Amino acid sequence: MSDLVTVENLHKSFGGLQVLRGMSFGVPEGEMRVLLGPNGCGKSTFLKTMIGLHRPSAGEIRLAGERIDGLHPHEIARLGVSTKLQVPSVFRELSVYQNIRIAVQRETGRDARSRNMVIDETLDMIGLLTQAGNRAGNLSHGHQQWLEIGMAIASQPRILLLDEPTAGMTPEETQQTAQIVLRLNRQKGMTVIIVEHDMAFVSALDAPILVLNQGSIFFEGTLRQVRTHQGVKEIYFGSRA
Ligand SMILES: Nc1ncnc2c1ncn2[C@@H]1O[C@H](COP(=O)(O)OP(=O)(O)OP(=O)(O)O)[C@@H](O)[C@H]1O
Repeated sequence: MSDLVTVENLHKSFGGLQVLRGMSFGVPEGEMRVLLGPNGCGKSTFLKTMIGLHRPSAGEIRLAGERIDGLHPHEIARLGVSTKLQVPSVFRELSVYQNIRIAVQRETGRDARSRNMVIDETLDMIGLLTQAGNRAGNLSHGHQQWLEIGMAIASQPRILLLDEPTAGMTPEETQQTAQIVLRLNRQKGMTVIIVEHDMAFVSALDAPILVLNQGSIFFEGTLRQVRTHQGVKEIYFGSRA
């Protein structure tokens, strides 16, 4: 199967700081990848480059064969790339339902009936159906993160990018988040790329892992392979122990 996402020899520098230096990988449609790497190695920079917030210094990003690098964020979003970054984005004064409705309304061309179906399906997907009438600002931190995932998937994207979605969550919320992401990937067939540090979460996702180091993909494999790979251990722990 051909890749939905192809990243080829991607470079991104900020002034003299070279962050991405020849990053290349592909993700087939309907699959999930977890992007791991030490702090500051460029994981968020990659996600922001993919959604058009940064312009690559060199290289290509293709979606279903078409180049998207250099497009504006709204153009990339319209092609079906959706994201939840680390910055909070819920409307705290509005209800959970209203937040999702706003995200669905960004899409044009849906009649009211089909919009309502998408809202209900989205609330169900993120486990917040029973909290639809609650004010978003009153939700727990974890539930606000789920609402943000809901807002990201309300446009029914082809690919979902998540930047550390479980940051600040309890272990139980973290496991429930894994179930949400697995439902999106396995039931809805959504392609997913996740940046994450929490190993319990990564383990629950059971997806192939890409290890980013010094600006390029250093290793690709299962979590088990990553955990036992001497080179990866050295990246994280800086020793041969
Ligand atoms: N807009 C920017 N301008 C200048 N430097 C930046 C900018 N964004 C990121 N950087 C730098 O690029 C490097 C990579 O940052 P990035 O946030 O992508 O790392 P990361 O792998 O996501 O880190 P973490 O795991 O800590 O979130 C860091 O040195 C950071 O300071």
